[in-house]
Amino acid sequence: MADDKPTPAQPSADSNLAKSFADRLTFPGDSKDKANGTEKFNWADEVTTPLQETDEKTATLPKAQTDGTADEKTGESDMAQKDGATVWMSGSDGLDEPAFDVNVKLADLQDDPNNPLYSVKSFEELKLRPELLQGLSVMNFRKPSKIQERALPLLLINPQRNLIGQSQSGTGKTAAFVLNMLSRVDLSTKQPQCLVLAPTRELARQISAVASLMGSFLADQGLQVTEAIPDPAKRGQQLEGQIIVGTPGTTMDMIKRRLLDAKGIQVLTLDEADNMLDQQGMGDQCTRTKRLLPNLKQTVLFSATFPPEVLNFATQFAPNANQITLEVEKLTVKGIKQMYLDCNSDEEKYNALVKFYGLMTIASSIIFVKRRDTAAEIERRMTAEGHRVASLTGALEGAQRDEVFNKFRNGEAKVLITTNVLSRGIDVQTVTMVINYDIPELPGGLPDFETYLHRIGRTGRFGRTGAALSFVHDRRSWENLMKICSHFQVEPTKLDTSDWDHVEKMLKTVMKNSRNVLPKEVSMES
Ligand SMILES: Nc1ncnc2c1ncn2[C@@H]1O[C@H](COP(=O)(O)OP(=O)(O)OP(=O)(O)O)[C@@H](O)[C@H]1O
Repeated sequence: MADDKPTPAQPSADSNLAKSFADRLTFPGDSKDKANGTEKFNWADEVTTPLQETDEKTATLPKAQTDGTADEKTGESDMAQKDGATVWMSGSDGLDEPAFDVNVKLADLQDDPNNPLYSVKSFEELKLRPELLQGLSVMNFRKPSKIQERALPLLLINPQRNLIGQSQSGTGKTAAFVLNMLSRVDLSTKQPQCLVLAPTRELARQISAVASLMGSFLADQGLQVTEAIPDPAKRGQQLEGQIIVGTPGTTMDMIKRRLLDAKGIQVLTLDEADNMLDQQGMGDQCTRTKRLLPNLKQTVLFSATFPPEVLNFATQFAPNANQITLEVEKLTVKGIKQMYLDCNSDEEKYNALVKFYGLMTIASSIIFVKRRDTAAEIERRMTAEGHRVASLTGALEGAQRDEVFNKFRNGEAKVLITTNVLSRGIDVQTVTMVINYDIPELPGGLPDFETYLHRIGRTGRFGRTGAALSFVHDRRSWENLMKICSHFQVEPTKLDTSDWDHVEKMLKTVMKNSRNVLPKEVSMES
């Protein structure tokens, strides 16, 4: 932890906040993709369209400016995303009519009581402060999702109550806990008041960026969001800011070294809480950090998964909590098509991967592998094949990780090869395909249900469609995948490497109503 440093919050003026956010999370569908001209049909643009509503509000969103400033009067920003996600869209590009028929609109999904995005209330009815409504408007959040609608009233109760909240991946849990914090902060002081712990620096940075953006209309009043993640350049600096977002080891270390004043912290939130409380992993650090918060009033735990044994511990960590939980069969996101590719051997997997990428045009995709050396090898070989890939594993230093991840976020790299380090929480809208090159396993070789669900949840965010392709190559990998699928009660579609024409045909069928990926010749015709 010697190198652990704080990253101070982004600027205090809203324009700067918005700009800094954009700097960190530049847009995926920017001109680089188009200029390069390698892909006739740009899925990075396309991916935004299923969610675009064709109502007048959308149509009148301002055209992009170049300086990234938010318009205080209207609450709209030139950089406003078109569908409320955490990645800026490229101005009016996002308003283009899609090249295909729109199958699913966000508005339709939000009107369907069986959909996790369904809600009956508006953000206004949730009694949020006006500056937050402006922030939500800038982000183009029009209606709360089910978890937001249900969790927010429970979170905002006074006196504060603990909450354990579960909802499917990509359904907006971040906004729920961020709005709680932003509603509670006392802006007359910069003393830390709310702490969020997340398992990785990438997720901590993402949450911090969401909080900065959602709270950008409070920046004038002094809102500061600060990251507590390792940063050698900021070594020894005192952390300031009402909201601190960090990784558990670094945060605990900074509190102990008195670089983070924990006296004023009243709200503790654990994102990916089941992972954070896992006794084998960060559970101990989280418990110890919590003990360092003498004036804690509210503990909030969020995740898409709470396996029974962790839920048990979670109820001790957040005593007397209100609970919003889900049945296991409701956990999978319907918009994610699940398939598997039957390979003959481990060695054949790589050839199948290359063949697959030759066949498909995909906006952005993530390939999950078990080992760092596999990630490095795939990166080397795919780069040699001319693919724009990046690899992010725990082997990299913090600054390198940021660089690689930014490259993926802004679309410079189209394929991200990674280990489980990025399996949770990461929100990149352009990801339309997740590949489980290795089926996720627990130590000892048993199937890792939760990791599978989180991995495939990197696509299909907030009503988008996406696809997950898992590679199996021997009895164990096949059995583990089957166990995972039966656990979540899904039936994956089988693709067989002995017949690529069949693979292509099957993909066409599976993806028929999905606008995220198409066999190459089809996309070229479009
Ligand atoms: N009410 C809303 N309207 C429109 N978009 C929203 C809304 N709430 C959240 N989003 C967008 O949905 C996407 C997913 O949200 P978020 O990352 O919070 O999901 P999550 O539930 O935390 O997922 P995970 O379980 O994978 O961590 C983000 O791009 C976010 O900006």
